Amino acid sequence: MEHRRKEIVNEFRLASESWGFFQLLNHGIPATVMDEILKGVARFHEQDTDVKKQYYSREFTRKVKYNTSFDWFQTKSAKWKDTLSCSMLTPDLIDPPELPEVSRDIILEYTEHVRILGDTLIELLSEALGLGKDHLKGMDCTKYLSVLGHYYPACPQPKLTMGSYKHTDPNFFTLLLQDDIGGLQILYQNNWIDVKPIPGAIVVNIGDLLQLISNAKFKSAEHRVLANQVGPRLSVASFFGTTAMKSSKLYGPIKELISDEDENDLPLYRNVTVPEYMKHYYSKGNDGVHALSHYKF
Ligand SMILES: O=C(O)CCC(=O)C(=O)O
Ligand SMILES: [Fe+2]
Repeated sequence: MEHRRKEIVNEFRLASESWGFFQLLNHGIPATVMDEILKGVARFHEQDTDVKKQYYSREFTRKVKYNTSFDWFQTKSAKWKDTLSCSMLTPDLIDPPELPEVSRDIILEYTEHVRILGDTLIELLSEALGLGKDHLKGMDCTKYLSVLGHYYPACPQPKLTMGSYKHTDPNFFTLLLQDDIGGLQILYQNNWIDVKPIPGAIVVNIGDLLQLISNAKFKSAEHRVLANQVGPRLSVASFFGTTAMKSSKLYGPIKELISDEDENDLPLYRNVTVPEYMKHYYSKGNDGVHALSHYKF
């Protein structure tokens, strides 16, 4: 068992250092729950506009909101996607009646599984950085969680738009469940590579804050989603570390991972609070520039 753990930690280390993306098959979330949450997302989005509009908001801190293109006022082109965003842990569990009734129970059930998986994963990622297993959890990397239900409608002219433009995720890490349609791609050595849907898999996606605190040992991969003539495409992105994080704590490269003497380990980033980073990320919008570069020395 101990030997297997070392193997897993090593696999996660390699993937997080090179790709910033990897797929998990043995993650403990039951297939039925994954199936039901995708259906729950579709149920919400396929309601009448009149019902959905009570959730419409662009307010940064609103716990439950429904919109398209968070960067609507900064971007030149909207995304071919609608999103229901739910801040589930802030760090207290959301008050269930705040969630839309058509998918309330399954959002709560899925969140519970994702929370457990995130807590296990962060220990392994902590070890993958050569730190004690509780180090990253101790930095509140899994204390805040937002669950986003994305709905990408079928697109008659997919070459003219995008489901999601090139971006990195601003948080510590994201656990992504996608349906079988495909379209997610990551940028690897300047090539767009398909993240092919694997039935039952959860995609782990390292975010900017983990790149920052790991002093770029882990990569926050740039990714995008193509629009598709087939649809709707459904996905659920669970963001650990969110806009709801109110912490005034400063985050910067972890001191065990830097050195003022070794040229290869000099600190790469300035310290920043999570709310300040989120504000920078969201006011910039997905303009194609890596949001972390703003905090580079
Ligand atoms: O829908 C997907 O596969 C990706 C979603 C995504 O990149 C995000 O929510 O940040
Ligand atoms: Fe993303």
